[in-house]
This record gives sequence, structure tokens and C-alpha cells, in this order.
Amino acid sequence: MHLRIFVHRIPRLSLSKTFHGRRAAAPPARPQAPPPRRRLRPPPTLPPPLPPAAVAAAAAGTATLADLEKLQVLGHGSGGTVYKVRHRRTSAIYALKLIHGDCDPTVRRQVLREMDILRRTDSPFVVKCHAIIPQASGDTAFVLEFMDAGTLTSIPIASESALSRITRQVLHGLSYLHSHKIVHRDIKPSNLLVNSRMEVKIADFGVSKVMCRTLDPCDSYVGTCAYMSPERFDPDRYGGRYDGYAGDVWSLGLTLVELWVGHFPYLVDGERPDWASLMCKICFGDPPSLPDGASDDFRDFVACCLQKDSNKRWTVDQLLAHPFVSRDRW
Ligand SMILES: Nc1ncnc2c1ncn2[C@@H]1O[C@H](COP(=O)(O)OP(=O)(O)OP(=O)(O)O)[C@@H](O)[C@H]1O
Repeated sequence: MHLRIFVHRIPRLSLSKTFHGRRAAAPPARPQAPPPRRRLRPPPTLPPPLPPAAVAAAAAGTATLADLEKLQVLGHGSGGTVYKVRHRRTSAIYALKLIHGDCDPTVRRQVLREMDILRRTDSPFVVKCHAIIPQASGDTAFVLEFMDAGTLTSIPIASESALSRITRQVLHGLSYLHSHKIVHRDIKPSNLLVNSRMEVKIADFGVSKVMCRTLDPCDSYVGTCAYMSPERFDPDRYGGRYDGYAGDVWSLGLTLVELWVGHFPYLVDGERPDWASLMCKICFGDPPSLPDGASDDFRDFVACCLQKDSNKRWTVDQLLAHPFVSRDRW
């Protein structure tokens, strides 16, 4: 294959401390009385995505897919396969995510979404995309930063302090995304990648969305159902609307419980329930909590994430001030 790699430089975004319109809470308070969710100022505006021609023109260099030697398969996702690859000239190691176009409109849409988001993001807490390689066949290859320790599903979490450090990094990643009006919509352990320096980065933007305006509603049923928040199923009952930002926080809460107890929190007889039972549990059951032995701070943090009413749920920036992640005690 001698296809050209568009080794585009992804536009740098300034990391503003402002966020998506909710005010940071005074640190630690019980979740029952969070500060009102006021939208004080519009979030920073994203640079418009570069059209493909501009991406090509802005290329820092060109290469062919043949420059990348496939070393091993790292995993399979819904739309394609991820390989560990080595650049033949520089010996640099990357992850190559190859999405099969297949003319399947859903996959196509996901690829375009992922391209759009990856071109916009530049954060140490989000997996970096070095290049996007559209191919004549309709397949698309993403050349990604290689995360050599895999996903959080494969990392044993030994202590609360380790989980606190992980959580802080995910929060920084979400804060970055939310401040740029990007909702991830599929936060779960397998979408959080980790490297041997224990850096944790958010990956997989196939179902993410750039919100055009702060008050935009979000499609409800995209992402992995199991991690969906109550307001995604029943917006009227659980906060009045589904805007995606609070949904990412719910998914983070479930992810933390899962990482701590070692299995998905809503199991029935050791199995993931079917879709309808799961929806009932999420909407009508108590939110999952931590088993005995977890510290009060950790327990409280999870409770702040898993408030069923999205208006009471803490925002990412509020959570960054919570003692579970902010206190310098680890
Ligand atoms: N940048 C990367 N570095 C190292 N491994 C990666 C990287 N990206 C993905 N992987 C590995 O490849 C696997 C498949 O990733 P992919 O993003 O295609 O799908 P997924 O998120 O696991 O599933 P789905 O697409 O159904 O949500 C991941 O589970 C992970 O093990």
C-alpha cells in the first residue's frame, strides 16, 4: 500500500481554566446541597475542524502506510482492530487503529465523529492522535499514542491511593473535554488507557459529541448502555434534561465502583442483566455504593458522582476539589 499519511499537526487548544458553565464548588461538602448549576459564561470556543484538504496541506510530513510495521494486535473494537506498530525509519511505536468503513453508515458516522474530536483535542489526559489516514477502500486508520499498559480493565488497582491518582487524571481529561464542549458519552474502564508510567488517558471518541451550544440536548442512546445515567433513560424524572456532561460523571462513578470491587456494579447472579432489567435497576434502584472498608472520602466521592438527579450530581470541576482527589495525603 502506498497511501499518503496525513501527518497533520493537531491545532493546539489553550487549556483554559474555565469550564462548561458550572461553577466550581467550595471543597468538600455533602452532595445533598451542591451549588446551583449556573452558566456564568460561555465555554471557550473550539477552533473549527480542519477540512481534509487543509489537513493535508498542513501536513508536517508524508509517509505511507508501508512505513508502519505491524507488530501485534492489541485488541478489537466494534468497528475495527488496533495494532501495535513501529515506524520503520524512526522506530517510534504507535497504536494503529484501523476502522473498516464497510459503507456501514453507523460505523462511518463513528469514524467521522472520532476524527472530528481527535483533531480538536490536545491534552496530556487524552490519547494523542498523531495522524489520520483515510484510505480509498473506505477504511480509516488512526495513528495513536501507544499506551503500553493497556486499559484500566487489565490493571489491578491495589489501593485507594492508586485509584485516587487514576481518578484525578480522568477528571482532568474530562475537565479538558467539557471545557471545550466535548462530551465523551462512553466513559468506562476499557476506554481509559494507561501506560507504564501510570498515566491514564481518555480514549475512544466514536460516540462523543461536540456540543454546539451549551444548552444543546444530547442524543440519549449512544454509548455503552451499561454505564448510562438515569436521566438518559428518563430525563424528566432525573434532572429535566440530558446534556451529556453529567452523564460522563455518572459513568465515571460506575467505573470507579467497578475498578474497586472488580466487576461491573449492576450484576444479577454474577451476570450482566439484560437491557430492560439494567434500565430498571439504574432508574428505580439505589445507585451502587462501595463495600465496607472504603474510606469515607472515597465513599462520598462516589456518592457525588452517582446522584441520580443530574442536578444534584457534582460537576467534574467540583469533583476536582473533592478531598478524595484533592487532598495531598497519598
Ligand atoms: N492507543 C492505544 N494504545 C494501546 N492499546 C490500545 C490503544 N487504543 C486501543 N487499544 C487497545 O485496543 C483495544 C480495542 O480498542 P478500540 O478503541 O478499537 O475498541 P474498544 O473501546 O475496546 O471497544 P468499542 O469500540 O466496542 O468501544 C482496546 O481495548 C485496547 O486494549
